[in-house]
Amino acid sequence: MAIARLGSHEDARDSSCSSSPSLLEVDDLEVSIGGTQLLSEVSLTMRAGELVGLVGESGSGKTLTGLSLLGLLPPTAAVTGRIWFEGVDLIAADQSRLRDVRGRAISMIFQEPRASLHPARPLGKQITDVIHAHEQVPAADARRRAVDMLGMVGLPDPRRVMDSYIHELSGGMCQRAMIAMALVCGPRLLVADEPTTALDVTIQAQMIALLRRLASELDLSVLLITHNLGVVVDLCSRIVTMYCGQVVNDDSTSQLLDEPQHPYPSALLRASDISFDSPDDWSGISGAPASPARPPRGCRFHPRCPHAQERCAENAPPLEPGRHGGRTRCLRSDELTLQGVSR
Ligand SMILES: Nc1ncnc2c1ncn2[C@@H]1O[C@H](COP(=O)(O)OP(=O)(O)OP(=O)(O)O)[C@@H](O)[C@H]1O
Repeated sequence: MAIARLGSHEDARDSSCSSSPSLLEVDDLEVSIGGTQLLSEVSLTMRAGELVGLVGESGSGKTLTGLSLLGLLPPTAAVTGRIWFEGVDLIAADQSRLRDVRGRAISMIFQEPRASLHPARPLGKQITDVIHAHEQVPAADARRRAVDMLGMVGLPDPRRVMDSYIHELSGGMCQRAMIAMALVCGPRLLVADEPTTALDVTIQAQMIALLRRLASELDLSVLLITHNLGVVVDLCSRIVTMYCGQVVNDDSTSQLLDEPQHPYPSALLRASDISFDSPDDWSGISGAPASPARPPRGCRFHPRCPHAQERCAENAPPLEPGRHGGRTRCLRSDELTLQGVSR
């Protein structure tokens, strides 16, 4: 399947607010769990209102990066580096500060909404619980805001949905309810982890249209974590690629499609031309992904890289400004001209 263009990433690029100040700056984030280093030198910046995709094969560290932003890593995780969000370092913040940030300033939604929603509590109560956790407002006001939010995410008859339980709703409706719950306190950043993977293609397209509309109407930044490059290309103005626990490339969507600056996203794009519908189809790239627990020496991608030279096996490349903007982690980035998919 060629990359599906459900809408136009040009639209997304136009709304990327290039002059906006940084909302989020992740700098040199390192995460170890149980003594095993799983994220290394992760850095990432997002501006207010920006839609950024975070892609990479399974196990590359996308979810751990997302969880780090909300302080939701397991208690055994050791975290270093900086995560600046609206002037606060979230790594240095205490639990009470993090609880306040979570849901109010940064929210996260997951692939399986039914796992995130309580089966035996009416949806409306679950949404007003979030409001009451962050704000002291009268119950009637909280209920009105919850109804408004359910309407905003496109659920018909929001008053009825307030009194519904998740088993009474379809998968797509549950996903919308979860988005309503995530956005009801007006966060500035939504981390969406595979929000469309469990949905069929038609509902997937509706969900992408919904995220695009909400981002624009609410001035919301979205970090979209996914395997589905078609979805990212459609929604996001910039695409950050992770491999083996590191960010290896950070490019505008148009640059990535025209001429990727790193062999890994280039290979992903070519694999996506075969099929990008399911994680299993990533076998379009030769070799198995390296584990961040046992990273190869030198460039972590070199054992699978068709452009690797001897020095790539010896020297670990830093993440540096790319020849065409963005940032890339490749010793040969100055000399390689890689093929995109849009010509
Ligand atoms: N709680 C944990 N304890 C130990 N290792 C973990 C834990 N969570 C994740 N890992 C490991 O960290 C690495 C990165 O995992 P992560 O879930 O962030 O990858 P991902 O890119 O989101 O993959 P997927 O697309 O499959 O969700 C993997 O090797 C994974 O096995």
